[in-house]
Amino acid sequence: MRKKIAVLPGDGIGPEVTSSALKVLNIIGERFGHEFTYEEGLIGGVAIDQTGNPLPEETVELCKKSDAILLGAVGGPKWDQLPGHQRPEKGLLGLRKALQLFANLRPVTTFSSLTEASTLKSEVIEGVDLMIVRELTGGIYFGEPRERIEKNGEEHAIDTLTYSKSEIERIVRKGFELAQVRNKKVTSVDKANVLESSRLWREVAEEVAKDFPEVSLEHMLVDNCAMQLIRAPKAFDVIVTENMFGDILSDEASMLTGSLGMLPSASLSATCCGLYEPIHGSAPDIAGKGLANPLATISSLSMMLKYEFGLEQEAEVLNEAVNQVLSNGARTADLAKDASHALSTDEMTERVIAALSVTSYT
Ligand SMILES: NC(=O)C1=CN([C@@H]2O[C@H](COP(=O)(O)OP(=O)(O)OC[C@H]3O[C@@H](n4cnc5c(N)ncnc54)[C@H](O)[C@@H]3O)[C@@H](O)[C@H]2O)C=CC1
Ligand SMILES: CC(C)CC(=O)C(=O)O
Ligand SMILES: [Mg+2]
Repeated sequence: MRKKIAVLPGDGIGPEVTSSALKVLNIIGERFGHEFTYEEGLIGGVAIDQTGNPLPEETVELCKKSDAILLGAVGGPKWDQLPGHQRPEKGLLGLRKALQLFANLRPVTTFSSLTEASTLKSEVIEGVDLMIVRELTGGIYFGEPRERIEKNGEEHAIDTLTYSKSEIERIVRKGFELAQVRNKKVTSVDKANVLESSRLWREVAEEVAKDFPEVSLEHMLVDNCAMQLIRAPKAFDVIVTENMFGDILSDEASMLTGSLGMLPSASLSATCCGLYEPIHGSAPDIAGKGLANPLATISSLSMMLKYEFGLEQEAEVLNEAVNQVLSNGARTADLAKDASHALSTDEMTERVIAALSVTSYT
């Protein structure tokens, strides 16, 4: 198979973790006889520095003519003083919108060898396997108006949370389709006791559920969900929710695995190739120090192999390689009990590459 991948390293640890992931993908290509080619594009702060624009048109064009997109992360203190519409994060939001990447899949699976890396009890986190399906191109991150106004002699800031029925329908349907081939349970998360958009969300979820009689639907308020994720995460199969709730709940859920540096994601569109990225940000506090955990980005590649290219066996082999290195005790600083024994980004990457050469498949 020949595939062209647009690589958008971005800022902070973005270039470190994407470079690790590509080394791993090259090994997968060699081992299974696939040719992966890469073309880099600018996004985020680095794009502002070089072009004045967080999302240059060439980057959007590059993504449109590629078979998949790998992204690191955007943002950092260097650009924090810029107005909202000029910030690096606007580049990522703009790309998601331009490519209509409305379905963000964030799987949360715990590794038994990592239970000691979590502060939660092992009986709570052992065997967690849930999928957060986050709406990615609507809601409060995109709503208009978004402005500062003067009212009653005081400055006010306005953000707008709006969802259309069709936006809700397509993401909830995606959640049900995934639950159908998983454990047949959807938890639709909202704030319907307060928000009108959540009440519409509930109505639409009930409608969509009629098309999936084998899948059960429960509704849960987001504050309760935040608590249940820590109390009893194994009770969840698929969580489907709006943009901001999904953003926050997935960072929280990452701690079930031991670190934010563990969670991958796939952002899927009906019309364009998918974008694969770790759920974490640019981590300016550790950028350039070789401390970043590359596993979230490496596991995002596994999602690319499966969801974009249909290469299920290759994806499995990569997951198994990650599992093996963790079982053998490899830990970056975010996962290590004893930081003096922690591996660097490159060392962890080399461990995965070494495991790939011995991982068998049938
Ligand atoms: N998808 C994206 O590009 C995202 C970008 N951001 C941006 O990133 C910048 C930093 O945001 P923060 O709130 O600090 O969130 P962050 O996710 O960058 O970092 C939060 C904490 O987790 C740690 N961390 C994150 N990824 C890690 C990894 N792979 N290995 C080890 N430790 C890791 C960081 O060191 C930090 O202590 C901001 O400019 C923010 O807007 C934030 C989230 C997502
Ligand atoms: C620009 C932000 C919305 C990025 C983020 O936090 C995320 O997608 O998880
Ligand atoms: Mg986030």
